[in-house]
Amino acid sequence: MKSSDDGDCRFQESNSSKKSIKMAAARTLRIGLIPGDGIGREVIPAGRRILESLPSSLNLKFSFVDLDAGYETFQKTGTALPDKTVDTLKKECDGALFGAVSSPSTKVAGYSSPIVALRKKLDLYANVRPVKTTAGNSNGKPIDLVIVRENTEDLYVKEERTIEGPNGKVAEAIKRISEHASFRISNIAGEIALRRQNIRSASPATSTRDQAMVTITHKSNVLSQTDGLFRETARRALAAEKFSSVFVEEQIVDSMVYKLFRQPEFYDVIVAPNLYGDILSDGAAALVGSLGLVPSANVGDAFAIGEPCHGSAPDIEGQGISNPIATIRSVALMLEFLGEEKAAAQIYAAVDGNLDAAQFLTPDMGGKATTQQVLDDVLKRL
Ligand SMILES: NC(=O)C1=CN([C@@H]2O[C@H](COP(=O)(O)OP(=O)(O)OC[C@H]3O[C@@H](n4cnc5c(N)ncnc54)[C@H](O)[C@@H]3O)[C@@H](O)[C@H]2O)C=CC1
Ligand SMILES: O=C(O)CCCC(=O)C(=O)O
Repeated sequence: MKSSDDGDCRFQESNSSKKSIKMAAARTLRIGLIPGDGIGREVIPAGRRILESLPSSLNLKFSFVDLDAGYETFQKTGTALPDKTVDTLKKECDGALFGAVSSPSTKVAGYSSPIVALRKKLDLYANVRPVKTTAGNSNGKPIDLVIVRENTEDLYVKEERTIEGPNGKVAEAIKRISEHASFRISNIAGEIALRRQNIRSASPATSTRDQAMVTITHKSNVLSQTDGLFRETARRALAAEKFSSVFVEEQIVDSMVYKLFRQPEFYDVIVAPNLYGDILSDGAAALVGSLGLVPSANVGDAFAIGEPCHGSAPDIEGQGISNPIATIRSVALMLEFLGEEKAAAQIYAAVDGNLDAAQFLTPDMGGKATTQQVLDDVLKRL
C-alpha cells in the first residue's frame, strides 16, 4: 500500500498525474519505523509524534508500521535485518525513519550492520547530511553545509579477509569505488547545490553566499586508482552544462578536516566517498554543538529513510536525555525528499525556534532538559 496522494512528489511522479482530479484530498504517507537499539528507541517515537502533530492545513496524513532491525533483533532471531523489514519497506511504505543500531566492535558470527545492508538493498545511494547552526547558536561563524556521502560502496562493501602472514595475521579489506556510483553521487551533490542556491536567491537579504559550490573530497594523491576514479568521475559529472553556475573545487580529505575546522563557514556542499563522508559528518557535528543535532536522509530514486547521524549512544541510554533534534530534523529531511517541502520547512523552523530560545536543551547542548521536554517545546512551536 503505497501512498494515496494528490501532491507533487519528486520521487512519485506517477501520482502527480492524479493532481487535477483530486486537488482537495489529503495525501497519506505510510512510514516504516525502525527504532533499532539504544537511544534509537527514545528518539524514533519523538519523530513519529512530529509527523502526527503536523498542522492539518498541510493536508498530510500518516500511517505507520513498526519494523525490527538491530543487535537485539539479531540476538532474538539470528538476523539483524529480517526479510520482513526489507519487504515491508519495499512493498508498503513511502518512506521510513531509522533510529540507530548497536553493532558490536568485535566480530560476532552471523551479525552484519543492518543499516549498511539496508542502504544497499534499497539502493539508497546518497546519504545527505546537512550541518547547520541557527541564528542564535552560531558563535559568529554561521555554518550551513551539506555533506553528500556515497552510501553503497567504498570500504563499506565489507569484503574483508584475514590470512596468516609470515609474521602473524594479516587482515585486508576491499575499497571498491565505481564510476557509476561516483557519477550519481556527484550528480546529486550538484543538484543539491543548485537547489540550495535557488533557495538563497529567493531571500538574498539573509544569504551570505553568492555562488553554489561543491567540494570534492578524496585521497587520490595516495589512492590514485580508487579515489582517483572518484575524483575524476566527480569532476566529469559536475562539468555538465546544468552545473555551469556551480563552482567546483576539491580537497584532499586530511586537509579537508583541517579547513573544515578552521573555516567551516566557507563550505556549501561536500561530496565524498562513503568512509570519508561518515567521518567528516561526525566531525562537522562537533562544530555545531552535538551529534544529537545532525540529521541525515538515505536517498535513492524511489525511497528515502530519515536517520539521525548518531549511533545508539549506550552511555546515555535509558536516562531520558537523548537529544531528539537530529531525528526531528531527519523527519523533515525525509519529507523534503518525498516532495513535502512546506511541511519540512515548518519542522525546521520549530527546531530553530527551540535552539534559539535555548530554554529547553538536552545535556549534550549544555542544558538540563529531557528528551520529552525538548519534543514538547518543538511541538508547541509547530
Ligand atoms: N547509523 C547507526 O545505526 C550507527 C550506529 N552506531 C553504533 O552506535 C554504537 C555506539 O557508538 P558510538 O561510537 O558511541 O557513537 P554514538 O553516536 O552512539 O555516540 C557518540 C557520543 O555522542 C553522544 N550522542 C549521540 N547521539 C546523541 C543524542 N541524540 N543526544 C545526546 N548525545 C548523543 C553519545 O552519548 C556519545 O557520547 C556502536 O555500537 C555503533 O556501532 C554508530 C554510528 C551510527
Ligand atoms: O554501527 C553500525 O551498524 C553502522 C555504522 C555506520 C555508520 O556510522 C553510519 O553509516 O552512519
